[in-house]
Amino acid sequence: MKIDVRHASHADAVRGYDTQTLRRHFLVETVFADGEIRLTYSHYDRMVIGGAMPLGESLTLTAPKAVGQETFLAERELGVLAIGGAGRVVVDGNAHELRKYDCLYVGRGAGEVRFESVDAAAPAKFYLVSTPAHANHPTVLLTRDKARHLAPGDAATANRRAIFQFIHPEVCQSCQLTMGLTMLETGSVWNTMPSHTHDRRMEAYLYFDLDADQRVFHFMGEPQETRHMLVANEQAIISPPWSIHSGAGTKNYSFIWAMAGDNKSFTDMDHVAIGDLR
Ligand SMILES: O=C[C@H](O)[C@@H](O)CC(=O)C(=O)O
Ligand SMILES: [Zn+2]
Repeated sequence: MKIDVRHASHADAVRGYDTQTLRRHFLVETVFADGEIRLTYSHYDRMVIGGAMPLGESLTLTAPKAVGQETFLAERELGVLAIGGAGRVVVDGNAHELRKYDCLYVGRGAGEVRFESVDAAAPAKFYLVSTPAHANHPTVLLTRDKARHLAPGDAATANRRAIFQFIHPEVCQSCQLTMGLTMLETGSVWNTMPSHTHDRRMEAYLYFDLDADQRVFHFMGEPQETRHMLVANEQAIISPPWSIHSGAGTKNYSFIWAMAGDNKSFTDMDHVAIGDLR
């Protein structure tokens, strides 16, 4: 298991970042690697994001030095969202079967967590998001029909999309983690435009279901100092609390968003009018 630690950047410093430096701090180029668990530890709200891609053998989530505990979930909670083939997540001996677009919330205090593919030829890819937690909530499997479904956007602004809120106060309990899935309709490419910030919460995105030769222009930065990064399929971005987060694809795509911070209120956003962006 590999973990890459990313320290937080001040907005003032980011104004001077060139493309490579932006990517080094805010883009995770390899989330899924064959037969591995790869993690990235962000110092924004200490969110850990990563991928588990088991092949023939199961993969166990161990506790790297960065989390400072005997077990990974001793003082953390975990959201798992499946984006590949069928697989299972075994939590303290209890197997949860996940198909593509199913989500598992794993509460603080869980001991052994293992990831397995049903068929190594069509491997499972489990996207992982973990945040510090100070209460134990039940581990629960959330299929897509259990998620809260929203359908925002308009074809005229190329942003018709479906939002599925999985780890959300109306769906399941968590300490600070919220997590869900947004799927752009064919011909729609914009997510989160008009954009917003929420300095109370940081956010991370995993872009996926994007053709290999297509890209998403991900926009970040202070509203009057925007920057962009070109993101390929199955790459993730870390969004600082002070940053807008929005994207336009060269084709439609899906992404998983996750947030952590002072509240779990999805609608608590500071909207930025398109005309005010620079
Ligand atoms: O604070 C919320 C997040 O930025 C995302 O949920 C937005 C999103 O999925 C979308 O607009 O498509
Ligand atoms: Zn947001």
